[in-house]
Amino acid sequence: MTKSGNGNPKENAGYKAAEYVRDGMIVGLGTGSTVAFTMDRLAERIKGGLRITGVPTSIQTAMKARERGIPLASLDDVSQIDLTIDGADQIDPSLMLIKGRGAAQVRERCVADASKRLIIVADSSKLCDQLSGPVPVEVIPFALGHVTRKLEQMGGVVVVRDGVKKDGPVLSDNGNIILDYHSGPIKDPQALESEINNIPGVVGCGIMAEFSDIMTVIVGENDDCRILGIKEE
Ligand SMILES: O=C[C@H](O)[C@H](O)[C@H](O)COP(=O)(O)O
Repeated sequence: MTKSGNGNPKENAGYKAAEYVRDGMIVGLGTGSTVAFTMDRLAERIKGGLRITGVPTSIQTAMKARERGIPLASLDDVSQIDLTIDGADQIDPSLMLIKGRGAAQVRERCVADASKRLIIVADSSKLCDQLSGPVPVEVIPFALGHVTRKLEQMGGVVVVRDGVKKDGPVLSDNGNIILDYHSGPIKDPQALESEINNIPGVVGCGIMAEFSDIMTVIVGENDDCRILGIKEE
């Protein structure tokens, strides 16, 4: 356990992750409310002289980074990312994840895949014994009906995600539709990830089962953080 103690689990996790960032690093910037705290801390460190380049995983994150004065590059501009810090919606004991409540899972997977190391920041409500979904699935609009039928044939319930602040479906930053696939408890996350991602028309789902070998999870509690996975800084 590491003491920080401000009573906000997401803030504790987000701030702790910023300690892993070293001068000169290219840093993947994930999406969500927990990573926003990491960016707050990075912005403070940049004012103190830290030099980094951030690679954002969403338009929202790019906007937040610019507001905070974090220099940015696109994924096209970098050959490798030193460290990516991102959030998650569910984390199982093997460090398999479900991501994508913010509809950013496709870009998040690209950035994670280009990274030497991945730090996931979350509060303890995200820890679970078994992933259970819903699994966000990004689908090209042309294939909406086809993918929906395929997913239903797999036995789950498909819901087109509605916008909270707009009428109609949520569109991802890539202009695609987001489905939430309610599968129930997921016995084999890797198998389900492959099965969903192999449906023609699917751009990417939110199960991320293949990153545990480069991953550290920082779990924020009220007054401290727990570190799971790779420990060295
Ligand atoms: O698409 C969104 C991302 O996968 C987020 O990292 C994830 O939903 C966690 O977000 P938050 O930190 O706000 O709980």
